Amino acid sequence: MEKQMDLAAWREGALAFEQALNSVVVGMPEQVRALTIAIFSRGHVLLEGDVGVGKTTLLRAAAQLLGGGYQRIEGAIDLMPSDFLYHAYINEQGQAAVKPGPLLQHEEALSVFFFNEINRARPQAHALFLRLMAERSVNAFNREYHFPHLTVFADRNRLEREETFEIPAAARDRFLMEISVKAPDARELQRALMFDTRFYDVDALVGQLPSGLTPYDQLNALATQVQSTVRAEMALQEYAVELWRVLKDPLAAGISLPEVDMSRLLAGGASPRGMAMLMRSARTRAWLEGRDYLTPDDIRAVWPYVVTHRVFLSGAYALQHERIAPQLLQAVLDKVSAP
Ligand SMILES: Nc1ncnc2c1ncn2[C@@H]1O[C@H](COP(=O)(O)OP(=O)(O)OP(=O)(O)O)[C@@H](O)[C@H]1O
Repeated sequence: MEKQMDLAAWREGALAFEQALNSVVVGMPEQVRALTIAIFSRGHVLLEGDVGVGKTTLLRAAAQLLGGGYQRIEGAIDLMPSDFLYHAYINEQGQAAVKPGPLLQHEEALSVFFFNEINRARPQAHALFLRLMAERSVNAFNREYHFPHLTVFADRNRLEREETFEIPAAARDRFLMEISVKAPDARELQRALMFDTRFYDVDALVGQLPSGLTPYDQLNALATQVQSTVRAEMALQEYAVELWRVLKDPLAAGISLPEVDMSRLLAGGASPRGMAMLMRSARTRAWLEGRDYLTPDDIRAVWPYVVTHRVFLSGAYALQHERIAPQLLQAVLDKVSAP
């Protein structure tokens, strides 16, 4: 039988993890909450936002707290799938040699792989990545490498999105969440970011966090137990299914959005995988809130983070995804009455 974990003690640990993140990134408690839910749901995370708003800091802080092997790779137009797996070089004897690349250096101890600026890489590089996210394994040097504890973090900056590659739909669908990060509006926080020298040096900022506060190699067992413990009553299940149905066909549900032809809006709705991920995240949120049953609020809280990047808009609407998708998602929540 699987070892039973003490869910109440682990909840305290998860809240300490969240608090530690909030101690190094300022002004983004909601994003930190979402990231915490994603990590304790064992999901991969895509961060999106302007440049220099703390995305890398947040992800590196999470990696530090998880412990285990950490690697990162920079998205670049000439990045090849093989760059993840090995480096070819000329050794001291002048002969060609290869060394394990970023993915293979830690083997099973790899806990966080960070794909910086994922949208600068070509789709070829995404293919390997897709398998890595879906199966947590890759083939190299005639064998299979497994990364059972791996969480993939990726970020893409918003400013250059037009000049770079869109992440293929299949790859996006494998991220549990897409989290948007913005610079804080509050004057005090802006002042802190400008004048508090703590925020000038990311290495020092992140280095002060306790490494391995949340042991990465126990998250699989924990998440399995959280998922099987949090109950969903029938009325709640019906509510969740109704959200999905309305999202798939908002026109039939009577939803209209300004300046949008609803009959031509959607190229694809949320996938079953996406909806399963929604419930996974909602259960983790319920556990963090100290409950062993789901409420509509759990679903509503994770809804934008889990669903926005899974809604595919057609034609010209695709270019306005950033404006229209959140409106659509909110309209769906407004339409379906909670039990
Ligand atoms: N909200 C924030 N909290 C803490 N530090 C921040 C915040 N926003 C910016 N910083 C500081 O600004 C600098 C840049 O942050 P970071 O590298 O994390 O940004 P980024 O969003 O990843 O940028 P890019 O997209 O250019 O990689 C760091 O020194 C970081 O500490």
